Amino acid sequence: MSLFPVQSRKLNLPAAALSAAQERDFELQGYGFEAAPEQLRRPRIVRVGLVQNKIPLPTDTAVAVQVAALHRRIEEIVEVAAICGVNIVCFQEAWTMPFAFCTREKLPWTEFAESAEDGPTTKFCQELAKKYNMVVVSPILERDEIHGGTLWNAAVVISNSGAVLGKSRKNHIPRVGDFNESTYYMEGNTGHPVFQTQFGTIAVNICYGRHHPLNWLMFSMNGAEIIFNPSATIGKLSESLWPIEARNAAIANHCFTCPINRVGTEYYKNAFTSGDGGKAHHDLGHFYGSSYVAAPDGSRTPGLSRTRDGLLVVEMDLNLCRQVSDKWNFKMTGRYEMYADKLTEAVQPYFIPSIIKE
Ligand SMILES: NC(=O)NCCC(=O)O
Repeated sequence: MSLFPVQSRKLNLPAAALSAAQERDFELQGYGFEAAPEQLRRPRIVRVGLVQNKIPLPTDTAVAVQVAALHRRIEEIVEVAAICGVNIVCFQEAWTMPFAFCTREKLPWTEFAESAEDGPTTKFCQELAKKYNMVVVSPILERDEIHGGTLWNAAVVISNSGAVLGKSRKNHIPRVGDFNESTYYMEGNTGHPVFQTQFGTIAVNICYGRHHPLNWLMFSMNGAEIIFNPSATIGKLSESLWPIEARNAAIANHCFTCPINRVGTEYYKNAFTSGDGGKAHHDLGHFYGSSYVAAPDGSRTPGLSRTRDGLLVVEMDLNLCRQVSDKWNFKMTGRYEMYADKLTEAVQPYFIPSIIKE
């Protein structure tokens, strides 16, 4: 049986958008998911845009120059998203910088950190949001000056009015391979915020949270209809998991999920080791793109390219979330009170596992 049993339909995107994407050298794909007509609710159609991209400049270019080049690249992609009628756009994890946490060096990488509330990247995104009447989800390395200049991996959510709605910090920090992120920031303390936008309720489950079903669940418990998953991950580590985890989360939580991964290989002047006895090396590996959207009925779009910058435009009728929920009703059969009680016991230091022995 095909892995794409209920395929999304192909969207007809404007010719101007297709030619601009070609000129600007990025892939542009469009797909749509439908829901059944209802008597009491009108369809709730929303278009999301997922952006995946390489870093345009070498990692040893001056910090401000790298950030400016990324702003320019995103600006030209978002302009095309606007032509395609995108209502909510989401960028990849830590989109204003190379994914340099593999190096374990502090400078210059910590210099990429910015205020979520009024840093230059947030201001840039506010302009985009107002200009295109678009909600912008902007995952950055955050510096929180109010709390001692601490660093966080956070996604800033900006309303289509241009107002900063809030931020969602990464809850699960990887300790795997060269993903040495715990050297830079701690587990997020913002919980599972869901943002009510004009186009639907959205949440952001940043990268490694993808492997944690309870993280998806809690965003869903708070009412998320669309959960973005901005990521940075490499082929040899996670490509076998990529098509499954976010898709399964869409099914399990009766919502749409939108995993996004960067593309390309990023090189660093100073070699670093992986602490596994292997040779020192200069790159983390190949970021394989393959961004896609999964729907609550288990269908999904094809993925974007493994190597090229891209914009995935996906139209969805959010009524599908409740329709699938009414059919499968996992929120009714979930037995959450049983798990809540047992988990509360299981996390205690002197927990005794319930094993029946002869
Ligand atoms: N950025 C990040 O959390 N990457 C970890 C690797 C993965 O989750 O596949």
